[in-house]
Amino acid sequence: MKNIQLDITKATQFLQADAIAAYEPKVKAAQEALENGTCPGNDFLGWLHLPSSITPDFIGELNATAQVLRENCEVVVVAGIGGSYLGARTVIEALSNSFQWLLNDKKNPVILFAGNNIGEDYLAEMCAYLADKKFGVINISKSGTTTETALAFRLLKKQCEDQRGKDMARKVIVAVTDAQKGAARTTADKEGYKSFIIPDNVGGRFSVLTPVGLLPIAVAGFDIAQLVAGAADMEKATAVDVPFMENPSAVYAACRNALYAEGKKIEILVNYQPKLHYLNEWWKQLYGESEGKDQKGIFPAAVDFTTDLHSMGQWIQDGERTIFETVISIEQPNHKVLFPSDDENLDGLNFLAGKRVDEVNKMAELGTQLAHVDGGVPNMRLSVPVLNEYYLGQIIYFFEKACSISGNLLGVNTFNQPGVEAYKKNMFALLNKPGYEKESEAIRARLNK
Ligand SMILES: O=P(O)(O)OC[C@H]1O[C@H](O)[C@H](O)[C@@H](O)[C@@H]1O
Repeated sequence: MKNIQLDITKATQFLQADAIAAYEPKVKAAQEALENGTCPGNDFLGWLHLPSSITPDFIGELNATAQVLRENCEVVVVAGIGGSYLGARTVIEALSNSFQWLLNDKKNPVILFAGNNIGEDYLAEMCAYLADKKFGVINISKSGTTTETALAFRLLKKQCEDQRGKDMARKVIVAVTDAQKGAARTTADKEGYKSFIIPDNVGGRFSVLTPVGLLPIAVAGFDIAQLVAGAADMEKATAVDVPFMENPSAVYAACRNALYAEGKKIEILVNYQPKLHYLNEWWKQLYGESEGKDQKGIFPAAVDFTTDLHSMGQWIQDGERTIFETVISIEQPNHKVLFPSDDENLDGLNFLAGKRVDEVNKMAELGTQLAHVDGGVPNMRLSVPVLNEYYLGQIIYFFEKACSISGNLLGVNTFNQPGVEAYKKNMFALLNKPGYEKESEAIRARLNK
């Protein structure tokens, strides 16, 4: 089977001829540090050989739990934030019908996401929607203590128990969390929920191929064995013994770092399929939290084209030349729509009659790439044969491996995120959380100045 393909030729034209090759020894060292567990953050390398280590029995256990939820729920709410949310949403939205929530075909439960914001209206409206639904909940949190998720789960647990009774609630609430610590674990054990463990050595943003992503994706009706198979094939294609120029993750990591060294401080991930919007969001967390530290790191931005060509296109074509783009291109759509001919041709579009919509999309993509390159924006392109579980697995692992190499090239600890705590500390101080008395006093004094 064909793999996803990375083309960097429209990026390297902005670099010295030997710029990518010069990275080979550094990339090799980065890969060896990962393999040997000698890189910073080496207690978080559980994702590295995860795909090839997932057994059919484990997939079977996940599918069996998914089946219990599918049989007993019209709606399943997936509660989680960051790495405990974005991977599942990426795959589910990429593979679902774009109008899934309107179809009401009862083939699959409606999947809703909660615990990823603190919007009171969001929660109120979701709870109102659930009021007459047979719903279940997957409560996902590695730490088990994340405020956004815990808040939503408290509401959902109560509503589920009130509506469906304690016994049924116990059947349709599943926890994905730490083996021992955290409030989510305590609650799951006390209530007797089915639970899955997030391995200690897999950080949130690298956890989509653990039950964090696999369980919701299976509940939504997708083939998690194929997702894992795609990732496992990419694990092989990016292995330490694959020659540098044949390893897409190595080349991507090298190219983005070479561009960064030339002052290209912002990378824009681009898609031409609205279903890939959440791939943008997942990728932003993966690269943003991994690399944005020690006052360095490429800023990960993202756009959905052609939609955003009509809003951000001007900036990209003509704004400050500090950007480069990485385009995800899906070679074959899953459906076929031909432009109809029209006798009156009032819109002047008869020149497109008989053509597939995707042909127009592809010409938009090519035309945009050429225009942006002409405008001084280096472009990489990741070509994906078709949007399915298998290739999403490849894409996920490709980006994870590249991120770990890239962070190493940048000289940061790819696997921590100390900066995220700053807002939490202030929020808890402002909310008078027990244990934050000193911080509460200090922050109030600062605000009253
Ligand atoms: O899974 P959790 O422990 O609830 O964490 C969810 C997310 O929030 C944290 O604040 C981190 O910044 C993320 O890396 C993490 O994915």
